[in-house]
Amino acid sequence: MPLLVLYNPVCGDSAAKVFFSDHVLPLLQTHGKVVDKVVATEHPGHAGTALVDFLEEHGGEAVVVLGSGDGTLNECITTLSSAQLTKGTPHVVFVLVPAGTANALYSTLFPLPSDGTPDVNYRLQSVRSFIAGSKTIPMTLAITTLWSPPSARKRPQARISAVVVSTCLHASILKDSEALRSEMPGLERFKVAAQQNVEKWCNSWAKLLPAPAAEVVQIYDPSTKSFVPHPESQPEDDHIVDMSGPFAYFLATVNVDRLEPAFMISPLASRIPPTEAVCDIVIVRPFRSPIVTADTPETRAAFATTLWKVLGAAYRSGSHIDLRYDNNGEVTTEGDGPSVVEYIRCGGWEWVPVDEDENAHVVCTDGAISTIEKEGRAVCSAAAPQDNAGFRVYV
Ligand SMILES: Nc1ncnc2c1ncn2[C@@H]1O[C@H](COP(=O)(O)OP(=O)(O)OP(=O)(O)O)[C@@H](O)[C@H]1O
Repeated sequence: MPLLVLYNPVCGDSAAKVFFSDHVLPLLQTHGKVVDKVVATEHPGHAGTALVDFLEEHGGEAVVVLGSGDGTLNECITTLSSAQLTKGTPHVVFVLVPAGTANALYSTLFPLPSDGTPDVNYRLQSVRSFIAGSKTIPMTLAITTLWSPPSARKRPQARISAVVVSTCLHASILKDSEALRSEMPGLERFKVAAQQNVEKWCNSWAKLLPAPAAEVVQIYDPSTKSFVPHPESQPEDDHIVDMSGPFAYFLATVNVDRLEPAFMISPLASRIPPTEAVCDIVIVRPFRSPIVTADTPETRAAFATTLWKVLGAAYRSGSHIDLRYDNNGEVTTEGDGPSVVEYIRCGGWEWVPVDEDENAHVVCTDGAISTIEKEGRAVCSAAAPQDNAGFRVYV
């Protein structure tokens, strides 16, 4: 297949250009891989158009050695998903070189041992897999449609994600962290933005829809450490589960079990790998705590401690999914109290924010922020590519 080398010179710590000229390009050359074109992106959006142009020139198929974070990968997928190629359905296989800040997909596919460092060898694993002609895996896409109120008579807007779709705290963090990027280029900007948003709750309704083969919405049961049918996923409601808020956390992932090398927010994506296109959703609803019975500034401030415990446990091998409340509302790993996190596996979901709650209208799709219109909603579904089409990755 034609070979495109594409990198974002400003992502992460802006080191992709040097890494490609020192390591990636020489390695490809040594192993006889002929590069048809090298593109360094010059502006946001350039990765997508460069890829479409390359596919047009080379018959719709390409191996793309991509040096970037998840944002540039998303640009490639988003642009290609809406492009009308003259030569039919595109077929793209990515070779990932982690060069961004978080590199969620790469660090899921190639987990860094806890005592490991992301050295040159660590970062060249997908390239080596390509050179060796090893395995490729298909990517699931999460397609989120943002609907205006019916009265607006507007077309819905689609957003595509290969990593994460979120609302609540995570979406607010991403929204605010962008403003901090220039003064804090590393991961610490996410922690600062988390501090700014941890006391915000979202008033919204959510609907969870089963995946086709599973037929029911699944929920993780910490007692058996397995998925079980959600108790409210019943035939009389087409197995759809309705959830009411307020929500402190609502984050869905596809393809990944973590958003940063150590932040394993959806660990079951790798521990219990799905057998069809699904979203893994991590939900925290404060009213599950036996001591939270009202939504007031005081209860929100007090609940921040619980949320920090959840996020802290996500940094410890994804152990947040086994946390429970004791009778006093303390977070514990013992007993059989209500789980702090509701960990859902399903085919899709709807998010219908309460009009007055501006914060509940913010949606993050792979780092890009969108706003749901008043009286609108977001609808997300996980989609698997057809055989031999869509996007694959060398692992
Ligand atoms: N030459 C450029 N100048 C400015 N921005 C660019 C350029 N090329 C690409 N971009 C933009 O850089 C943004 C950030 O890239 P990317 O998401 O790949 O890295 P990151 O944010 O550092 O990493 P991660 O997503 O893993 O946290 C992308 O949204 C892309 O549009």
